[in-house]
Amino acid sequence: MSNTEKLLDYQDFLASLLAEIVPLAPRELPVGDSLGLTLAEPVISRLSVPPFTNSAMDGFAFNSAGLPVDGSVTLPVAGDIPAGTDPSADCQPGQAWRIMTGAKMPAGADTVVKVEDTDQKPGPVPLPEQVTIHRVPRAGANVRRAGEDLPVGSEVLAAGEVMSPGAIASAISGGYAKVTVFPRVRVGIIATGSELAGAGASLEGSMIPDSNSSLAAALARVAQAEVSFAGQCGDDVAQFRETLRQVAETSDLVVTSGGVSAGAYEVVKQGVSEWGFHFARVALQPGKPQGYGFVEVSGGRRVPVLTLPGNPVSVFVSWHLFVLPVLAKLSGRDPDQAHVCREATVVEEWTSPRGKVQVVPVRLTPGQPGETPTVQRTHRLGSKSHLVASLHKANALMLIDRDVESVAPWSIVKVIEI
Ligand SMILES: Nc1nc2c(c(=O)[nH]1)N[C@H]1C(S)=C(S)[C@@H](COP(=O)(O)OP(=O)(O)OC[C@H]3O[C@@H](n4cnc5c(N)ncnc54)[C@H](O)[C@@H]3O)O[C@H]1N2
Ligand code: MOO
Repeated sequence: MSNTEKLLDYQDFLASLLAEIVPLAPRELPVGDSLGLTLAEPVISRLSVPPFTNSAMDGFAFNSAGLPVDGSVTLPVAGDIPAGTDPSADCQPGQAWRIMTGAKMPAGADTVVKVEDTDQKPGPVPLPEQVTIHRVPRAGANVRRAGEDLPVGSEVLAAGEVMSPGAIASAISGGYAKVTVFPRVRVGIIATGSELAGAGASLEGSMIPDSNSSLAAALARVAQAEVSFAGQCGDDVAQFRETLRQVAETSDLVVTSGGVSAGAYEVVKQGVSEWGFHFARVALQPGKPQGYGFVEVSGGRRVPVLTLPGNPVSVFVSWHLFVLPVLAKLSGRDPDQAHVCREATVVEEWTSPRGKVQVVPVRLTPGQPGETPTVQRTHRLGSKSHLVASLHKANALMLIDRDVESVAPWSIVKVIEI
């Protein structure tokens, strides 16, 4: 870096970018499609959970009044209640009804004994005329009362909650088929560069495999986004503009890689500078050249575009520091919560470029209880931006402050989990 180069704090770059991002309009979606999405409205239970009082065991339902707890008793069996059927009559005192797990309790019965605690065989056997209960359970045993999980009209899920597998089950149990959420962000990814070849394609001349578009697409999916496009575009300005417009039509966010530094053929910079895009040199290593802007598409929609540098580790770092907070804001989540930050102990000595936050892919290893975890760089060359083949070893990014030039072994650093 030249000493005269003026670099922007990455937090300032992020703040100016986020200030222009507007969350997507909430929408009603099928509950089953809502995994990972944020609720825009609370889910208030329309049903009691469970919806009716039912048996927790395959066995016999009876009225416990007057029966000796732990004693033995023989009762006539008045009928059968498989799950999904309504009892045909009330349970009278001194009667038993055979009942299956989840089946509705007959009125008059308050207790269930499981079949193993009777003289009856478990399994598909004919309905007996009577049953001997070896040990009468306490009153109320093996019965799940209507509304004991959640009464009707109570809050199942709060607005702002992220739909997890459990939240999906809870909403459906509360009587919902659809929930109002911030929709899944559709992300279009354009890797630029005339040197790029598709995955596995034979490489002629000085071509290289395009790892960025697939890296970004996978990162988008991990972040619960939908990938609307992921592919390459050569270094032709007109072609890039056309590709960007087309991809933006079907996307809520477009992320490009490459073409933003100081070369003679910077297709992204040349393509969108006159569209009012902001380009900045950010105090990050890797990830210095950054930019963003908006493309207006049909219906007056303004689609944000983030222009990441082309080096693969720069894409990886920029994704975590900038794209994830933008995705969070578009999705109705707090961008400040886009990362899990923690402290860790560096086990080896480390140097860092003066004036830039160095971001190093590292392996974070949990410490003993009460101790901070430790980190080790995933490649001996540390944070160099072309080290794509060792990216998979990283489970965290270590951030070394701008004013730190060397990190002594066993010092404490900030890491973000990835
Ligand atoms: N004179 C200067 N040169 C450079 C500067 C600078 O400040 N002054 N900054 C350097 C930094 S830092 C970075 S980062 C790169 C960013 O360059 P670009 O964003 O323009 O990216 P490209 O030149 O297109 O590519 C950089 C590098 O990454 C490889 N690459 C690109 N796309 C892919 C892809 N889809 N998959 C895999 N690898 C990709 C490409 O072959 C280059 O090696 O600029 C420095 N130069
Ligand atoms: O800043 Mo660049 O992103 O080092 O490779």
